[in-house]
Amino acid sequence: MSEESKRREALIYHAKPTPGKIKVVPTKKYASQRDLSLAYSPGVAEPCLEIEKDKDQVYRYTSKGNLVAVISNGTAVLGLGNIGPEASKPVMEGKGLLFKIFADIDVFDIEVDTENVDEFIETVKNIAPTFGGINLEDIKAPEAFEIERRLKEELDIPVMHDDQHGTAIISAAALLNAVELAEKKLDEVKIVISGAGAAAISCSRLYQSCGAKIENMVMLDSKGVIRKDRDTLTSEKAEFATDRKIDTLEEAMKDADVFIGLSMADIVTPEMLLSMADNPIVFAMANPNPEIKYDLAIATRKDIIMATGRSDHPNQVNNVLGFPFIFRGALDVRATKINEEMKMAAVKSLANLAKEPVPEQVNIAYGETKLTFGKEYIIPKPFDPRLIAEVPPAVAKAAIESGVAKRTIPDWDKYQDTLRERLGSDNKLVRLLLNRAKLDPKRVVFAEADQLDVLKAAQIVYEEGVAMPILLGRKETIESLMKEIEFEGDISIIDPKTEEENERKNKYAKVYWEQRKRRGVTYYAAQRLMRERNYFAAMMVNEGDADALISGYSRNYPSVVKPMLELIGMRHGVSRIATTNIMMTKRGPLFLSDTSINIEPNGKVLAKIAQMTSHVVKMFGMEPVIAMTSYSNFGSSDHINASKVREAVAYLHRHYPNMVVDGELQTDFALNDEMLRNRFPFSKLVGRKVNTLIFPNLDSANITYKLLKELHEADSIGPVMMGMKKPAHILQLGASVDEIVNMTAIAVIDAQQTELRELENAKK
Ligand SMILES: NC(=O)C1=CN([C@@H]2O[C@H](COP(=O)(O)OP(=O)(O)OC[C@H]3O[C@@H](n4cnc5c(N)ncnc54)[C@H](OP(=O)(O)O)[C@@H]3O)[C@@H](O)[C@H]2O)C=CC1
Ligand SMILES: CC(=O)C(=O)O
Ligand SMILES: [Mg+2]
Repeated sequence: MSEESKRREALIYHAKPTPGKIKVVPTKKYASQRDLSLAYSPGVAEPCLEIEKDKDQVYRYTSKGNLVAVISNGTAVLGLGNIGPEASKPVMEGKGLLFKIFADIDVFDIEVDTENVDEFIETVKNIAPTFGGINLEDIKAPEAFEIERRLKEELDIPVMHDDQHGTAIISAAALLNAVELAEKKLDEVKIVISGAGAAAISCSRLYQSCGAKIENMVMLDSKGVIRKDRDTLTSEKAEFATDRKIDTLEEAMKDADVFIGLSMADIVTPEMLLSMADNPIVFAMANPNPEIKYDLAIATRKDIIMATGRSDHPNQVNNVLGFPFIFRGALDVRATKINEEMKMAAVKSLANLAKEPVPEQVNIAYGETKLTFGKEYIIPKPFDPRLIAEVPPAVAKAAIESGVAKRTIPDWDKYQDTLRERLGSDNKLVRLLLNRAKLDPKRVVFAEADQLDVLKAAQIVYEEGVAMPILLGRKETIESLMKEIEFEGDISIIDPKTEEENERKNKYAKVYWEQRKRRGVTYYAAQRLMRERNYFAAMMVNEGDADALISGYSRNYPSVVKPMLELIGMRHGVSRIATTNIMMTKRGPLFLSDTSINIEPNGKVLAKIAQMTSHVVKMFGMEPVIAMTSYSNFGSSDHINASKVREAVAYLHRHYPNMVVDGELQTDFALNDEMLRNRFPFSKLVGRKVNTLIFPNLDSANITYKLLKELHEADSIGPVMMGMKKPAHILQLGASVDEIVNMTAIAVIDAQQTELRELENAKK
């Protein structure tokens, strides 16, 4: 993707569909007059009075305890400099988003229009009662130091300037591990620090707490090396001033073991890297562009241990790994500050986690085959689900032990469980899906590539390395749309209606005719049929010219499913096809079957649908917990509609005793464990979180999924076709670009599995 396309993509992402990245959502009921009389006047007066009597009750009756202010004045925004409070807002909203998705902390981002230290402090102090914690962000040095110091002294909630301490914690953890890998000692390494601002000063101080020696450090600011004989140094810079008679970065880098960049893009040259000691450690952390580009650094020295602040290379040393989890731990024990002990606990926890075996889920999420502690993995990845369970408890424990916690944690195991529960799983699932596809991308034919949304999706999967698209449709239209959306690459475009494709069409027609010549199909009819894009696409998959097919964006389901069934057909040993839809609900992903094919399945077919869905759930890396739904609960009705579900459950219990499935059950009992436990304690589903609902017929399944989609604002993936011999997937009419991308990932994973199945069959 060109730089210009990336720029536009970022702008559209922020502008549409709703400007910005954050909104406020009520957490209480507000449906009735009664609800409103509780939420607001008169009911609201009661908690007000309780809090008036005892201020601490504010944590009990309001959202304060889980609400952090991300506050900036826009004077040092990333490495972009002093761009002002309004221009800093996208970054602050971004931090809010990260707080939420990684640690379930709510954020108000606040941009303050002043560069005056007293005014800024006054503003923060005045609004502090609203918040459980204050995250100062992107405020330039030296003002940042005084602002943080005074706010810490004057407020009784945790205050952290993230660019200082967040960065220090993460980079210290990474540095400890990098030094170990370079087989050096922290108290001996020579460290060059480019930058003498908020981040650099604080990092250098923490490295000292970890064992690095100040006499081994050389620090530079925009004017060059900070020497003791330089005029007018701030007290923070003076702390790091060197006796060495050098002035430039070039001189400082000679024989250095470590380079820490918290300054500006592209100030380090390959020559400087070459002058460093063996196994040099280079953390080029300026954002968005590092002090030296990752690829250039790696190409310059093979023995380098390299990290940047960016997510698109190995070793992302960025404070995103810290602030969500540090504040989570601090808020949960109501710490009054974030002190040295808590920071050090976070450093150790992060450094140690990088040495633990990496869960498969993380490998998949990052499209890696096997991440292991080493030069390209010195620090955990932000999407590592273990972070939420490891770092906050370490921070909370340190807060309790160092006497700054107002609450304790009575049961640490239980605390870890609640932390894990906090992680939303909807986006994780999509990420998992895309990354699993990326591990082995396949050729996917898009039967309606002359539709703009389909083409945009094809562009995304191509650029992200999820699939190799083959575009079917009117060549001219496709080419002109591709130009419009700047879709470039070595992509094959096929128009089945043109003479150019006659040879292939004739080949496909012959295969089709051979299969059906005794069933009334003439060769001429077969030839005509191959002009039709869905037949042509299905034939491509059948003949191995593509690995999977996607269609259905512009046509109704039955007209697309027919050629697929006719040409590709069902998998060996399967007597039915069915579909499942994955709804990304607030309680996690929910698989609903059969949403598109079997109108009135009997008990046996229902059991098959449950089995097929169970395989798909596993394909997503989850353990299926299946409720067979009905209007009846465990025999409360004898109607055939209920008894056929019972029959399916009995069959599954008899033949697949390890399958976690039960019913027949009403959906509220299926989804509410407490209700289920109270009324039906014998159910196999008690104590499990149901993630799959099998419906008694097509009406109920289809209506439910469409209803959920419309009312719930839940994303839907699917319908995923189950039981086909080769991967063919049908979109919903007018599916969105995201839905088509997700579906393509499913098609690719399906193709990966089909390949494995075929290999195994061949062995037999
Ligand atoms: N990866 C991460 O997690 C993080 C990265 N950062 C990055 O660190 C950088 C600094 O941020 P922050 O400390 O908040 O900002 P500050 O404004 O507080 O500090 C910037 C520092 O960079 C120095 N500087 C500017 N140009 C040069 C140069 N050519 N050579 C050496 N030093 C130079 C400035 O010098 P002077 O004092 O003379 O003005 C100043 O000391 C940014 O690029 C930011 O993106 C920050 C926080 C986290
Ligand atoms: C990551 C960050 O906080 C910064 O670059 O400023
Ligand atoms: Mg920052």
